[in-house]
Amino acid sequence: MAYLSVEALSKAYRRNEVIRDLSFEVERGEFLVVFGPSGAGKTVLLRLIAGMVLPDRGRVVLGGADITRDAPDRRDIGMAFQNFALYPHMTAYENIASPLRSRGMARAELDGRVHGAANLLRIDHVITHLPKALSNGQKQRTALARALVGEPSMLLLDDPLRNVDAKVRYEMRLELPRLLRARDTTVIYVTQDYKEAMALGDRIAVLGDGRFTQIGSPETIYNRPADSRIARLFGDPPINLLDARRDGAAELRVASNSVALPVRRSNTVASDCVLGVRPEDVAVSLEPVAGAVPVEIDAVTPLNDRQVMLLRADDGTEIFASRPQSEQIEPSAGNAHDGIGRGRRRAWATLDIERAHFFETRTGARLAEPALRPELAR
Ligand SMILES: Nc1ncnc2c1ncn2[C@@H]1O[C@H](COP(=O)(O)OP(=O)(O)OP(=O)(O)O)[C@@H](O)[C@H]1O
Repeated sequence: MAYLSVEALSKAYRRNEVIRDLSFEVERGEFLVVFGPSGAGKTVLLRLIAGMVLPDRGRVVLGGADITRDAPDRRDIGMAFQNFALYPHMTAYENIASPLRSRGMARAELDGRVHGAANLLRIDHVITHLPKALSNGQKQRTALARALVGEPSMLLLDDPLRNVDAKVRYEMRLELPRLLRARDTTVIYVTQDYKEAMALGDRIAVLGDGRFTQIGSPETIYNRPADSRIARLFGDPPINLLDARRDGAAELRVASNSVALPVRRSNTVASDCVLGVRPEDVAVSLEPVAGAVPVEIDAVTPLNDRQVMLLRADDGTEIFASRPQSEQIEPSAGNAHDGIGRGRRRAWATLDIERAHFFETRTGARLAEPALRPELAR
């Protein structure tokens, strides 16, 4: 049986239906990431589960018990927020101890628990400091220690790494799963950062319009996004979404060019569709290639170990490509005779249609497709 069951939960503020008839389950020890853009209702969802906000309809069941109407401090749930929410007049020690004090815990046990949590999060040396004397990373660790100190069976983390610098964020991305798995804690973790969602989640739930538009493993969400909106949220640079039209038996018309439609996809596309091609699935050549889209290289920028290129087809369609640095395509070695703008370069973009995603033009929903050949799945 699932550890947490959320059943047909709804919450509106005036006419704004923030959470709509939402149902899902989380297994004990699972790390579920709730991912969605700003204003999607992620914080409201956590507050509903924590009991800080009461739903209009629906139930929250934890460990088999209906806790929908229980006060927050009667739920076996810890919570940490993106803005840390530390008490400014209390030291880090007192902040961490605060959930235990309200339980009336004996002093020696409380002291042991606070030091244990501080030790785990490597903030023992600043435990006597007030929040104003802590760095953002230390504040965030203090807030996490406070959420963990009561050893709750369920932890709700509301974008806890949003306000810390990149170094702390990377450290915590690596540390958090280890820290939490060791305790078999069930976690719901909110973020707007798709890389964080992919790095941390056993499953990712994508929140949009008050519902989960998709819930699945990071691999499923990336490789089989349920719609074009989700496809666009996962990836940097974002997936190319190109208007396409069936052109005869075996071709697609994309960016005013014909590209071959693989046989196994020929039943997928009846007339028009949106073709989703990840930038890493766009090959770029400086020599003409059959079936490729002629483009100009508008801009090139390095991104980690890759080169990101903004390409522009002759009809104005923009296409992102992301290639290994080793391919070393120089952006501005333009030939005088290639007839295009100064500093630009003519190139040919080959879209890997075997790996492409097909979406319905009107709704953006993923079009049914045959299973990927194993060697193409990743
Ligand atoms: N107490 C409230 N009164 C009225 N509206 C509210 C209240 N709390 C939240 N909302 C509304 O609910 C919607 C969702 O807010 P929420 O804070 O859950 O978004 P979020 O997904 O957590 O965004 P972010 O990632 O920016 O924190 C917003 O439109 C917000 O204005």
